[in-house]
Amino acid sequence: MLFKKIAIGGDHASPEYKEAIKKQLEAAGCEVTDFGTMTEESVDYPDFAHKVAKGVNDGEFEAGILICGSANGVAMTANKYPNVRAGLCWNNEIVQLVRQHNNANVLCIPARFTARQQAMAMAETFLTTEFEGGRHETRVSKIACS
Ligand SMILES: O=C(CO)[C@H](O)[C@H](O)[C@H](O)COP(=O)(O)O
Repeated sequence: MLFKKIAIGGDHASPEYKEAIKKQLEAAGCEVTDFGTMTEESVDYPDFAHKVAKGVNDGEFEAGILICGSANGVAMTANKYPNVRAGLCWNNEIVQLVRQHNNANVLCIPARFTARQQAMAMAETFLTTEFEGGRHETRVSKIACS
């Protein structure tokens, strides 16, 4: 794994996927901090997305994984942080590209549109794919609003 200290979180659509991904990453030697939610009781996704995104933004974690129904809400929330590049991905090829070309440090997974095994594969891909740099570095440097 390129990243070892991981933050994970999501809303009521996420517990099953979070638990599976957490076990998978811990077995691979990662340190995973789960910011919840832990049950399927309805909650508000920003409350959990902020915790993960702030931790990545502030350098407490090397990467984050956020999960909600469509992943749009957690992605919108996470991308409010200047040091976060959160990508909404629904297959492995897009995960590879969000790392290779966008140097994403937060992966957003749509739990209601992705099978659990696929989500686990995406998490693995996210944490093992290098950023390509070069022309992509120039582009990533322009993302921030002046
Ligand atoms: O997808 C989401 C936000 O982008 C959330 O996970 C919710 O599932 C979505 O907002 C629907 O809300 P509900 O209370 O789960 O019906």
